[in-house]
Parts: sequence; structure tokens; C-alpha cells
Amino acid sequence: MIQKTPGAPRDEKSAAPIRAHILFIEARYYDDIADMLIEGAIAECKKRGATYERIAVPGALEIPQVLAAAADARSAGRTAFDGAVALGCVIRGETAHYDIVCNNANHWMMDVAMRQNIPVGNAILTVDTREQAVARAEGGITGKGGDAARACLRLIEAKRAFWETTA
Ligand SMILES: Nc1c(NC[C@H](O)[C@H](O)[C@H](O)CO)[nH]c(=O)[nH]c1=O
Ligand SMILES: CC(=O)[C@@H](O)COP(=O)(O)O
Repeated sequence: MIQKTPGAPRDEKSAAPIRAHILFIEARYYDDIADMLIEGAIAECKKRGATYERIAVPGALEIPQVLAAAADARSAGRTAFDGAVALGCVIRGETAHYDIVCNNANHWMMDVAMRQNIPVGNAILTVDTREQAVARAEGGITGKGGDAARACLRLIEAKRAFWETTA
């Protein structure tokens, strides 16, 4: 039984239109799962009026590296995005590689996000079976891809709130 996470808070602000440009980083190791995740993430962005761009990488281990490269380019004024959403699926195999991929993809992605102050929504599924992955990736805007996009947009709103003048 999957406990559908509530995603971003269901307050009015979390559903309000938002001026934001999002970078979708898609690890396409399992193409069909990636398609389900990106469908939900795009649906959430379109619902909120946010724009987006997409970049594909072979697998989850490449996500932190491309986020770091995008952050460098943003610092150099060569690209502009307000937040990122990581999408991927890691399915346990016979060896310890599953732990290597999951731990390093998530750890170093968050390291870049924290160091570069980038709002990042995380839909890197880490599962034991393909069925578990499908159950979490499907559902369009209500799936994990939509959840991660909602989280990213919520982080952008929260970040901006700190800079709103109270005067
Ligand atoms: N087994 C999975 C991988 N493995 C590939 C790595 O992510 C990486 O692309 C490779 O080691 C080359 O550097 N990636 C996933 O996203 N999902 C898997 O289940
Ligand atoms: C998560 C993985 O890297 C996994 O798909 C690799 O499978 P195996 O551990 O059987 O080589």
C-alpha cells in the first residue's frame, strides 16, 4: 500500500501561479519510468504557469554532475533557472551497486543544492522491484514526478519569501 505523499503543502500559495523556470534533469536508465515521472513534473509546472527545460543523462549517478555543471553555467550568466527537479529510477540488482548509485546520487545532488542554494525537488525512485517503481511513477501530476515539481516550486516560493520586504 503506497502512502501518497501530500507533496507540497496544500495551502493556497502552493497552488498559486508562479514565475519560475525549472531545469528537469532526467536520468533515463529506465525510459518508460522516466516518461511517467516527467509527465507528472511537466503537468505540475504547466498548472502553475512555470516554464521549464529538460536535460537527459544516462543514469542517476550523472544527476549531481549535471546539476553542478548547470549551477556553474548559471553563476557565469550562461543559463538561468530558479530550481531543478531530479527524475530517475534505481532498481536493486544483485550487487552493492544499488547502494553506490542511490547513496551517491542523492548525497552529492543535495551537496550541490545546498552549496549553490538551488531549490531541488527529488524524484529519484529507489526501489526493489519494477512494480514498485511503476506504482510511484504513474499517476501523472499525482505521482512522484508531480510531487518533486511541487516541492521544487514550494522551495522557490519559500526562498523568495525571505527576501520579500516587510515594509
Ligand atoms: N543501475 C542503475 C543505474 N546505473 C547506472 C549509473 O547511474 C550510471 O549511469 C553508470 O554507473 C555510468 O556512470 N542508474 C540508474 O539510474 N538506475 C539504475 O537502476
Ligand atoms: C542499481 C544498479 O546498478 C543495478 O541495476 C545493477 O544491477 P547488478 O547489481 O545486478 O549489477
